[in-house]
Amino acid sequence: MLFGELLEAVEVCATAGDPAVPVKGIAYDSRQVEPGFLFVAVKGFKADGHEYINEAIKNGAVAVVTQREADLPPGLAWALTPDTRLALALLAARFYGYPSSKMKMIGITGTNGKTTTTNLVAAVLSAAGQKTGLIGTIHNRIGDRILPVKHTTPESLDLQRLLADMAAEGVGTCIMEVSSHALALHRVAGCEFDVAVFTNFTQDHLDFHENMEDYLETKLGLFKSLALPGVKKQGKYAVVNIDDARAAEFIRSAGVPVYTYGIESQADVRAEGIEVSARGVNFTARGRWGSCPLKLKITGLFNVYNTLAAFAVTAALGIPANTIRDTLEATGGVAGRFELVDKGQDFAVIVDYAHTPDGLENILKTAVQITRGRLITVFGCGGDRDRTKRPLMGQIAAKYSDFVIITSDNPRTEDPLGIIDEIENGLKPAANECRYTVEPDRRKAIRAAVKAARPGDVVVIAGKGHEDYQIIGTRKFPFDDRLEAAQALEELK
Ligand SMILES: CC(=O)N[C@H]1[C@@H](OP(=O)(O)OP(=O)(O)OC[C@H]2O[C@@H](n3ccc(=O)[nH]c3=O)[C@H](O)[C@@H]2O)O[C@H](CO)[C@@H](O)[C@@H]1O[C@H](C)C(=O)N[C@@H](C)C(=O)N[C@H](CCC(=O)O)C(=O)O
Ligand SMILES: Nc1ncnc2c1ncn2[C@@H]1O[C@H](COP(=O)(O)OP(=O)(O)OP(=O)(O)O)[C@@H](O)[C@H]1O
Repeated sequence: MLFGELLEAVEVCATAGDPAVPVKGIAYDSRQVEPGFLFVAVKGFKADGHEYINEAIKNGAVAVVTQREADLPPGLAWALTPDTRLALALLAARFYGYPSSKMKMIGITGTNGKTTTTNLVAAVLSAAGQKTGLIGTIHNRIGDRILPVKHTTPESLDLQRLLADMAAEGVGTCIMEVSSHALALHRVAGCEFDVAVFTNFTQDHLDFHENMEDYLETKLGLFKSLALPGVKKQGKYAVVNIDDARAAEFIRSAGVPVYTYGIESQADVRAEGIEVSARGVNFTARGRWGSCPLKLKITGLFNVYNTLAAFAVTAALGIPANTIRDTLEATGGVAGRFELVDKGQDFAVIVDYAHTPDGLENILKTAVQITRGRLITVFGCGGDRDRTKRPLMGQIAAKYSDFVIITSDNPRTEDPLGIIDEIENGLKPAANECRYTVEPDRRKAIRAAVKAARPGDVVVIAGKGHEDYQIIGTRKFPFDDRLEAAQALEELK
């Protein structure tokens, strides 16, 4: 494609050089530039891509897009645009032929439940015979082919390339998690969504968003995008958790038909007769699409919500209720989400990715419902991330648990004991009936919890879920809560 043709997709303030230069590829990282590429210089949080323009040219860039004047070799094709992050997304969408317009796009946003809901929706649509693509925290997938991930929602250029691969391989529907970082950083600009889903809104990412209102406004962006003019004319809708305190804002923002789901309120699909156990949850999904009893292998009230969301999304697409039911009943959990580690012991060990106050509260509420003895909780909080979560999570752990072990969870460049102190500040005043101890070594903390457990107890190891590493300083070290727990259980024998 010619540079000038690509530029039609973006707002251009000034240009230089030959717009007829052919562009063979696009890169936002100078180290990824190959001969014939367009380099888009992005001003980041750590580095400024404008400082790497010379390196990009050395690597073969034939054109450059910047958001400020730059000292460039005479004759080089160049364009100035107000926001290169946004331009990167729009240029990439054009370069790859607007792949999101070639398939149905389902975007799922919310603080918690995105991964689980995405997987449930994808499972139902695949069972209904559709070729699906999935984009999310654990992996990306095209049909049956699993691809590794760097982000929950990829950088715009990588996203458009992935969508183009999906379109080329005949994917009819792409189900993707849309993180608030992705919305704020324009990673999904240039994507036209058919369906937007809102799971819930609670505190997270206050290291990135200025405050909760800014975080909310960012998430609403996905819903507002549904009403924007696009090539898709029909069949757009939104799905909203009506029990969430901020549901009304999402409903108002959608500008397309909205289907609601919930437990506490009247909704298009609601759960009745909920029975939660360690190994699953039973309930009846009732409402606009009839009545459908479900016996699920995943558990917890929060998974009732995720299931209802998947039910509403797929029922609204016209998938028959028996296909939805059979698939939801057959679908096991997502890796690291309420994952039981079972070595035949007489107490339950649950590994869960809960790393927000709300996530932790949900998992502990469920654990309290299923324990026949005590609840022992092992958790920590990430370093270099939202600090305000730490005392809150301490409070929540104390509220539900009989015994808490505060430990490390990706301390990054912070001192783990400093993070633990902040958690303890919230936990201590709330720890009436709850004993607690501090063990900064997560391996030892897991062993101590397993050793302390008695028959009927539930041990919850929260925070890392499917992750197979621990980030200490700037390095990733192999570490997997599930393997650690399994080993600790073997050592008990
Ligand atoms: C805060 C954030 O999201 N930052 C993302 C952002 O980084 P950045 O733009 O600040 O990058 P930077 O390092 O300052 O570099 C600026 C520019 O210079 C370029 N550069 C840099 C060096 C060089 O030699 N040459 C060069 O061209 C870089 O390629 C970049 O274009 O753009 C980068 C490229 O896409 C991302 O890798 C990076 O994600 C960081 C690593 C990250 O941790 N992001 C997390 C917080 C995130 O996005 N999480 C959400 C999910 C959250 C959740 O729900 O739990 C996600 O969607 O994954
Ligand atoms: N609907 C829900 N409401 C509240 N908490 C939930 C819900 N679903 C899952 N959780 C909790 O959040 C954790 C993460 O779940 P999941 O991976 O599905 O969410 P996510 O939104 O993808 O998270 P992240 O954005 O951090 O990857 C779970 O292990 C569980 O503790």
